[in-house]
Amino acid sequence: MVEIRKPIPIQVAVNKVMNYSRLGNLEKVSLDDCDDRRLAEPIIAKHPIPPFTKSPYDGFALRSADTEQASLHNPVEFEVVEHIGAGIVPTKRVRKGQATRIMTGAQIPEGADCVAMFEICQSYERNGKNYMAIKRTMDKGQNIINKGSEVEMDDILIKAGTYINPGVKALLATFGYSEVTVAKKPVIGVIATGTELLDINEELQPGKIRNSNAYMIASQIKRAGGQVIYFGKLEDEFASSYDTIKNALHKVDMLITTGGVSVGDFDLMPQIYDKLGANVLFNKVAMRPGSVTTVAVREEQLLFGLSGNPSACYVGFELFVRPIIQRLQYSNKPFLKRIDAVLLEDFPKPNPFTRFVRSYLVYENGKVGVRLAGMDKSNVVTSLAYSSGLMVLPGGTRGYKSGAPIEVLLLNEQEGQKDF
Ligand SMILES: Nc1nc2c(c(=O)[nH]1)N[C@H]1C(S)=C(S)[C@@H](COP(=O)(O)OP(=O)(O)OC[C@H]3O[C@@H](n4cnc5c(N)ncnc54)[C@H](O)[C@@H]3O)O[C@H]1N2
Ligand code: MOO
Ligand SMILES: [Mg+2]
Repeated sequence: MVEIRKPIPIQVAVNKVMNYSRLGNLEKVSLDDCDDRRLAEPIIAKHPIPPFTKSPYDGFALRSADTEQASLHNPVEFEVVEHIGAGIVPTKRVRKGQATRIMTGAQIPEGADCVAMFEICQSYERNGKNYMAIKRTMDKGQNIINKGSEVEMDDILIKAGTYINPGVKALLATFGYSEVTVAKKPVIGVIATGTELLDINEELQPGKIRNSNAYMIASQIKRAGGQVIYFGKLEDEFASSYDTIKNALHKVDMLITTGGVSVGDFDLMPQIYDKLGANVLFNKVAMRPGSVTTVAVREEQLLFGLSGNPSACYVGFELFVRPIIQRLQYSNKPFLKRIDAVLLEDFPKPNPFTRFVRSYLVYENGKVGVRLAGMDKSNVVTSLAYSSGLMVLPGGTRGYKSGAPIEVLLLNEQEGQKDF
């Protein structure tokens, strides 16, 4: 008699895996090389921004009080006492009736409390001296960017765990971080199992298919922030599979296998876990696809036994492996971001188990819509290429009509969420 496995609820399965999550070891990488990583330490302002009071325009810095009498018919004249560009520190105090010719980004000279743009000033020379005249009044503080007006020293600007995007990088550079503290990328082993598998450079043969899962998983690992060691593909043969898997475990932080986790005569993973002495956390989850997803632990090391079916393999990774990798990188929001969307076509299948349907998002008329990315079958590979989300269709429902509100997990979003 074949073993009858009792499926556990998804949330329970997720929690069982997350019990083994931990924060990664730290390393420093150069600012140049920190793209796509996550901060392992917060960015704290090492100085105010801007660090000095400066001009937002090209113009003249002067005392606003001196413009009090200025009007269309009464231009007020100023003697121009200094000329400074950005990067030049003014040396002269601006006194009554004086102005400094100043460029965008230059430090405001002492005495001045506003900047008049070139466009409202008239510049001229008389007897070898520079003057300017203005025909309108200026307010105190007008066109001045005050020191610290953007950020005060010691402000916590970005939290640990934040994905380093170009804007975060700009901030790191602003504060002079030539090196950035990030979590070491977890080293994740990938092994494909199946006698039917061909290498990608092999011609098709009867009864065989090319191994696509290993490449898909490697890509998912990289997208999530991990580093891949690919140990190749294994024939469904116990002794050699056991040896390869056991040896691989010494070289990785965690190991992903694909295939061989169900109840088939050549599904060897259950026996391999057994012989390894690994504790199987679960081997059946109340979900589709990916119900056979198996997770085992051996000496604190996680072994993910993903399904051989491509769509099930993909979903198993995103639900169970990705959050572990995100957490290692200090993310406080390790789970896929879940949003509300409107279903844009009928989905007539009933759902005994919660279903994660490969989908793509459509942004129309101010609403987020969602459509099926292709055939909704566990063994399908084509729909994955179009998937930007996974619709979550709860178990116990009898299909959905176009227009129904639906939750969707976002696959390409860097900011996740706290809970699954
Ligand atoms: N009697 C039962 N049969 C099956 C059950 C069940 O509960 N009772 N579960 C089904 C479900 S659901 C799934 S999902 C699959 C899971 O199968 P395995 O994880 O054991 O995977 P395999 O048997 O090795 O392969 C399944 C399928 O996937 C193809 N495959 C495998 N590896 C790759 C790869 N690297 N790249 C591309 N495709 C791959 C393989 O050729 C098979 O077609 O079991 C059901 N059966
Ligand atoms: O695990 Mo299977 O993918 O449920 O279809
Ligand atoms: Mg099988």
